[in-house]
Amino acid sequence: MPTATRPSMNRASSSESSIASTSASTSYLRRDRCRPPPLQFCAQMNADIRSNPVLDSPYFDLAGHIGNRAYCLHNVAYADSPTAETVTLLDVGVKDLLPVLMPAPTVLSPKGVTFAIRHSEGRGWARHVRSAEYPQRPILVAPYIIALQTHSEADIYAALLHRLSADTRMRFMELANCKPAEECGTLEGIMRTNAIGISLNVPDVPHPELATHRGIFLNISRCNHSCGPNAKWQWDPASFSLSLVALRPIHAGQEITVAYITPTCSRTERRAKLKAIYNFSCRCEFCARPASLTFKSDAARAELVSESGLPSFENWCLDANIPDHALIDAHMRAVSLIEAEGLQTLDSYGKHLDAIAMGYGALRDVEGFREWAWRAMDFRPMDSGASRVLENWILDPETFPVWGWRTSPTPFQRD
Ligand SMILES: C[S@@+](CC[C@H](N)C(=O)[O-])C[C@H]1O[C@@H](n2cnc3c(N)ncnc32)[C@H](O)[C@@H]1O
Repeated sequence: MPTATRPSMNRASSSESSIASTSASTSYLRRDRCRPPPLQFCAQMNADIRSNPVLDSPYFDLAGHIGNRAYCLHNVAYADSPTAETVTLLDVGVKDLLPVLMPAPTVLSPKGVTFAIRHSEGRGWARHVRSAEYPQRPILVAPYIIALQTHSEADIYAALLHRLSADTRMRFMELANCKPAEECGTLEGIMRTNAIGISLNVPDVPHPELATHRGIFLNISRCNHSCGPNAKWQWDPASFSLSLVALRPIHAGQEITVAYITPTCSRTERRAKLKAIYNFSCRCEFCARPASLTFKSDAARAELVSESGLPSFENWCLDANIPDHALIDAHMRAVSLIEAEGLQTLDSYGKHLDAIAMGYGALRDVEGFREWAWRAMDFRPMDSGASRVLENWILDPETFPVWGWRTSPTPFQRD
């Protein structure tokens, strides 16, 4: 499942008619006026979509896509929360694959943690840790690619908002809008500023881009960006809910931040991207570091992307010319760079923790193995089966599958 991301690609289609909304749970949009958009628009859109790794659609063809699609306005219903409001614009085929009643989320946020929205110096409103909040449902969901030529995006958002209660609509209108009026209307501006990328649970749809959507979450959309975020979004498509997962300890009163872009590039590149997409000059603590530290930080981030100097576990086990400490030292260096840069959001963080635990295991170092296996387990949520297996290895390290491989003369011949 792609991680929830903040989508950056938006395009308005031409406006021709308004959408008649109904109070029924689903209403279907007219298809009779669908026609292919201008060739140049198609070419640009095809290039954007084919090169976007989130969409994973290297052969996307907009004209063909439009010819085949029909959309509906649909209200999602929840088994656990009859009053929760989610209005959606959905491809009809996608809607038909979703459950009629969304089930309750199975993973809850850690108990005892609640959040407050407070003002954050120079960065507008933001979410701060207060003292239990459960995963949130979106109020509004629309496809990442709206291939409708009969309605403008503004018409579509207006029709969706019309289906929400007055209070929720007002809260939507209070969200930040980073887009100038010359670029787009208010509703599109609010969508582009606050929407979080989500993937719907529709494995049977033939085109991956059909699963990719954008959602507005009244509270979670308030999180500001940081180039070293202390939290990340975690979307659960099965229950249609989004959680914030802490990447390191967050104190009471501290601001919760997420990364709007992949933060591994240089400070200059990050700031240029954020300015281009979200129209702000980043004021996070990592950008605010003195210039003398920026060079070091840029180099650390580049090293983390290149993963240079990391021996493979198999080679290290087999090659006596590689020193015993080489594997653990290399991964520990990566862990300390990640921690110094606040980049626990990188997938590689968990892999480095695993590799260090495996290294200690291969060296039969009980203490080192236990410490790092706990850290690896602590960092990522596991299902109860996986954590029971890991706990058993921690209790009885000799049962760990690669135990002693570095010290064994023929490590890979073991069972
Ligand atoms: C999704 S909203 C976040 C919540 C917003 N602060 C609010 O008042 O509702 C995104 C907007 O918040 C502001 N923002 C977010 N992160 C920021 C940062 N690191 N530095 C400066 N402004 C930031 C920018 O104006 C950005 O367009």
